[in-house]
Amino acid sequence: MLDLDAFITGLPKAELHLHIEGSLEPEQMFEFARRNQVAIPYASVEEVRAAYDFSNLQDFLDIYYAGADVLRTEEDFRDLALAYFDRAAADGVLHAEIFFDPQTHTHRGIPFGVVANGLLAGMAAAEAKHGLTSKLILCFLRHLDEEDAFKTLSQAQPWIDRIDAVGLDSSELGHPPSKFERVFAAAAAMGLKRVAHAGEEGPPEYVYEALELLHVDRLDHGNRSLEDPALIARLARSGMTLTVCPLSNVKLCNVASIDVHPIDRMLRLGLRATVNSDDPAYFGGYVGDNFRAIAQGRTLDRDDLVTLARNSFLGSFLPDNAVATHLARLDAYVEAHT
Ligand code: HPA
Ligand SMILES: [Zn+2]
Repeated sequence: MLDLDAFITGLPKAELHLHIEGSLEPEQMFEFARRNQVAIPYASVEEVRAAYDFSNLQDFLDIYYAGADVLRTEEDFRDLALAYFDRAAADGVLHAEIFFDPQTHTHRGIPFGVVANGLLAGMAAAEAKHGLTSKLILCFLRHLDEEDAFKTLSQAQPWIDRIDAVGLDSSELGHPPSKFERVFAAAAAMGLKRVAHAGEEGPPEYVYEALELLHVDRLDHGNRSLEDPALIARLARSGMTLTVCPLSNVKLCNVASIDVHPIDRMLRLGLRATVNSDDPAYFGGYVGDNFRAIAQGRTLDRDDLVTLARNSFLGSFLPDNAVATHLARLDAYVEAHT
């Protein structure tokens, strides 16, 4: 019998909530800064890590947007993505649906195509190297206005057939989903799926708006839905996937510690919860670390871990036949390890 650590590492899984800019490790930040001759306000990798002490989402976002300044070329975005996929593959990830924030880059003069082409090259390299498949989710920054989101959607047009979904991230409080109702409708009309961060820091009303105004196919975080029994029942009944990020929740002080994380409560309530890393370079771990943290902190058993892995494939945007193939592989893994 494998120990839990090895069982988690080998467990076939998908990652559905990962900001590629949030996978920028401090070592890579220095490397990109050097090759692009960009000045960074840190003297060492240790100093960067020491700065990652956040009290809330905005604290983190300020540092995260500043860090992204070292990303300048197609090669940077390709290398960034491939480094993430290498770590994900080592963690048993067979499929990843990754967020990118084009406005973070276009606003500092990096063309949309540099970002998209670089990421797509990294995705193709990961499939060739590891057989790891992936999809791209274009996120609008919610602290910016609707007009800027529309502009971004129009810049994306040449790549639209290689983008699967739109998402909504950045500062949640004060920027409700309703602000982006029209741009999400336009994205839906282009055949794109929709996801949105809601209920990370924002109230249950924001989750209702994501469902009713943005018509999301998946909910990112969704933690504060737990404050509203009617909302819990609705999410459970509709089989809505929640992309939960345990280490992120603790690092951003939305959950006091991993020992009180509600992931097991979500499962008992019948919610289709998944486990994800969000911004692994900033929050202290990749998807395997997140699984290990909750397995220990909340003493989840193997069945719970398998349910979380199963949910990750069920909640993905893969076609039914690919989901079935992954689930069969998951079943075979469980059979071989029990
Ligand atoms: O956790 C997050 N929440 C909102 N926006 C983000 N952008 C990167 N990570 C996050
Ligand atoms: Zn996120």
